[in-house]
Amino acid sequence: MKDYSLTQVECEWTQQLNRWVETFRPYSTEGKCATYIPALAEANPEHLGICVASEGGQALKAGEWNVPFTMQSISKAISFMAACSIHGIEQVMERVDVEPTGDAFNSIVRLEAHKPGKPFNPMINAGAITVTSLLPGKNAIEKLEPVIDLLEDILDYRPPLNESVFKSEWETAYLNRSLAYYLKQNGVLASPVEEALEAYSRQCSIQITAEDLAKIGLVLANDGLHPYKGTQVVPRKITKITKALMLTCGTYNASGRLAAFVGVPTKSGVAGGILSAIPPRGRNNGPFSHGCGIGIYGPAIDEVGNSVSGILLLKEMVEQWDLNIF
Ligand SMILES: NC(=O)CC[C@H](N)C(=O)O
Repeated sequence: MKDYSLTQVECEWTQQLNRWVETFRPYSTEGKCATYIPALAEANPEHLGICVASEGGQALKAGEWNVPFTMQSISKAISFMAACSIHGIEQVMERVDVEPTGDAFNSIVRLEAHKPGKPFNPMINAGAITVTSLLPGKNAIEKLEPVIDLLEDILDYRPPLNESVFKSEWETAYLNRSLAYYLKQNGVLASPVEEALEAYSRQCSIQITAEDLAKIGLVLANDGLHPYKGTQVVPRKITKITKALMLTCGTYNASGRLAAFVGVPTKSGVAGGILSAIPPRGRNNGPFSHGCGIGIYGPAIDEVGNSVSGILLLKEMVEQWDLNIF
């Protein structure tokens, strides 16, 4: 049961969001639902939803903002924050770097090309599997707990696992298995291979909505301070690093393009989710100058792995409402 619900504000901005959703929805035909995880292909490619959450628990919502989908790569930002909160940033940095790759999210190439095979950043699969291997717990189910606990701290409910998406990924995770075994060989993984892999696949299958993503974005925008409870749910310094990583590595090998042409810290997932955090800006004109969290869902993705209509919607909104952090 969700009790931290955002109040839907009906205003001219909501009407504008509705218009943008209908403008960009048709662009979904330029993408396709992911098929390499077979269960993801069952999504409706025409769905497009958005939620923008602001300080006072108010939100703008449009389209399919309430349709559940799995976090996929967006969970990498959560597991990174959980691992850093538990072990400290330095200990996590011993096993994973913070450099963009310019390669696909599941690429293995740099693990061999750069010795000693430490993953470049926590937002690609190799880095995320490594981060998950660091989470405490004797098995995959226990390792998932800190990720769900952190989500519960933010959302006020424990998001469920989509078992069929998990099963589908688990049965077809050949590339991730290759990455994980390679990492183990190089002494990078902190736990048994299958345990880290299973925990990683499970965290990718956590089911949320665009509204939930907007709440996560708002906490990031507020440097880890929960806007509703007033508690620090993630240490400030960790949220700063996470936002920097979202900007530089969060949308895979389109991260440079996103940073240059959209200009907001963003993490995407192959189920079509987009999480953005807009910190408060030192000006008082336009919507959301006190910062906001944005959650978008549009399951038709491009060849890089980002929602086609979702990114177009984000770009338009950021431009029109002057949300670019630069
Ligand atoms: N980019 C993504 O969202 C990838 C996540 C997916 N579970 C994978 O490991 O391939």
